[in-house]
Amino acid sequence: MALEQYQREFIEFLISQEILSFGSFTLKSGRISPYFLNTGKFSTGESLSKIGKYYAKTIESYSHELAYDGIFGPAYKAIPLISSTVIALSDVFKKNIPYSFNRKEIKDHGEGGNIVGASLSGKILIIDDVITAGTSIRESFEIISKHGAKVSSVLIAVDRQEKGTGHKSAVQQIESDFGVPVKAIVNLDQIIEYIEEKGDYDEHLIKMKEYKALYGV
Ligand SMILES: O=P(O)(O)OC[C@H]1O[C@H](OP(=O)(O)OP(=O)(O)O)[C@H](O)[C@@H]1O
Repeated sequence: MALEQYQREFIEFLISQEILSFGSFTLKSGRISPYFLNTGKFSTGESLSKIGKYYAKTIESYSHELAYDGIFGPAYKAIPLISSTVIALSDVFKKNIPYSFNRKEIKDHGEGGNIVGASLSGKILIIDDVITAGTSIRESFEIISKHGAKVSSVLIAVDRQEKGTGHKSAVQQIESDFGVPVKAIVNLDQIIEYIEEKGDYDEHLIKMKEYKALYGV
């Protein structure tokens, strides 16, 4: 898919926040990647406000595919992400969307339970930063169905579009296992397109293309 202006700005934003870096990084999978994403680096009100707007804008761009009544974010990193997304949906798009997240540790006093926020019902959009092996998203599917709701779609920040253990990427595997769309604000192809457009990251461009040829789907 061609790179849209908000996606170009999102990639620039990731680079400016040092969330997206280029170089040589050894991943948990053992692969040597020419780029790395560290979403744990969103750490100021301004950056959080911006990320929420990018998620919200993406939800709106895919509104025909992402039908949802509520938004769920798996603990921990997705909690501020969904918070800023629902604020942006309210402020920018005038949509008042219920949200909830899980506790990693079950609370046995006070209100108890392991869901915080809106009770899960209807169609749920899961938002997270990335899908690596898919463990966190699979757990979210379980939590949501256990509470009687249904996952309708998933949205992440960046889709690395690389093979897992088989031919499919983790994102494709989730799509085929659960039959729901998984969208991303940007994907690897779009990051490559951005670098190509900029024209001043030639060395990275070669490495990114080599990586895609080796591991891409
Ligand atoms: O697809 P996976 O292999 O599950 O990897 C992706 C997940 O891992 C990270 O969170 P983590 O589980 O480390 O928890 P955190 O949000 O508390 O850091 C990340 O924020 C995703 O939720």
